[in-house]
Amino acid sequence: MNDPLAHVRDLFDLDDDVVYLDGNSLGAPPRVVAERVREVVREQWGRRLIRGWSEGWWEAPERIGNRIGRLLGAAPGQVLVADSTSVNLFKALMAAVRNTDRAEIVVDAGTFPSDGYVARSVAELTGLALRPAPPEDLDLRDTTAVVLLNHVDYRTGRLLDMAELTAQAHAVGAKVVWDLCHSAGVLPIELDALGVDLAVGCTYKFLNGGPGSPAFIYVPRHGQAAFEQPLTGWTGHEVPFAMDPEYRPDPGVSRARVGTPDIISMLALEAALEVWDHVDLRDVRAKGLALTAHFRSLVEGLPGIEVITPADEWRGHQVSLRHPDADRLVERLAERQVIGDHRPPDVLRFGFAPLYNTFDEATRAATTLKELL
Ligand SMILES: Cc1ncc(COP(=O)(O)O)c(C=O)c1O
Ligand SMILES: Nc1c(O)cccc1C(=O)C[C@H](N)C(=O)O
Repeated sequence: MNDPLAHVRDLFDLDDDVVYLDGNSLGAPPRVVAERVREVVREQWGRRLIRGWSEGWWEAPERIGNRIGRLLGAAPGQVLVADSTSVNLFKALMAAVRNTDRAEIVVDAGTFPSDGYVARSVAELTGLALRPAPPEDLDLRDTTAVVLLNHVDYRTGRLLDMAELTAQAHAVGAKVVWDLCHSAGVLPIELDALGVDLAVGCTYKFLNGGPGSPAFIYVPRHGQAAFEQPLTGWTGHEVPFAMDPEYRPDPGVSRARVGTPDIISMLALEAALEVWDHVDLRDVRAKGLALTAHFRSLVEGLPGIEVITPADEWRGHQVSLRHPDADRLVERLAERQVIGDHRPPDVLRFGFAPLYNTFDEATRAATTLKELL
């Protein structure tokens, strides 16, 4: 099959014996990362010591945020790399409901658990109600303060219509927060053009930042003055080194900062993002759709298997299958060097990372599954 991204796989450190289809949980390492981390530890930390902070470390969250912003349709100065997705979600939701006279927070019913837990906590802290609702019938009202949506459903792989649902929220005067964990780096996103209020996402999946690499938060320029987040740490201060006893937030996206950034992880992520210099997101999307369609065509109709990922283009780059023995099948696939994952109770997930997965790997995975069944 024609693969315009075939050359990109060589940029990754992968074992050809392993069919790795879990890049939607933890992306594979670009080769450049190991050398960069070594350089950061030996040269930057080792030789420059504290001077590193004024030689590129302090601004890393904004600099790397701008780089991620290019993949999200966000102009510079609006994306910050910091903390985990869960923590950024807490900042975003608390800021979205501060000073509201509205009564409820809406969350998509199939949300990733952490998002649901954080939304529950924000509701309890602020006295708002939390209402889970299916994305096809959010039933937004003039009492809805904010709606939290997962762009791609982590379990089924369903992709939501960001334009349509953002417009629905705005039509009733509600804000929308998008969780982009499973869509960042997968498909073209237009946060600025769609007028999205806030967005968060992680960098260790399709952006290949490494285990626990810091997450991102998008705060559009027009919303920055009103973005009053609850974790008022010193690095979000307008003049951190003034050591001012009064908190005065930075006027820009840096007000989303909390404490000292995790520089080694952050610079590993920065190195990993270099692979994006060699690709066009439209090619990534096209290959992701082709890879998942190919795999789907091979597993559909296998005994006991139900494909739960949408067949149309409203899907991300995973194929989720339902089978009563999902757990054991995932284990047995791994024994045969095919790595996917299991989500309870009965879902097998196979993530396809277009930068490094091949059509041949999709075939090998499907053939192995067929043998096991
Ligand atoms: C959709 C979604 N949201 C949030 C998270 C949690 O991210 P973090 O562990 O960075 O807080 C994950 C993955 O763990 C996820 O898939
Ligand atoms: N963040 C993870 C971790 O630290 C360990 C194992 C898995 C993860 C994940 O990212 C899970 C993932 N968000 C999911 O979609 O299920």
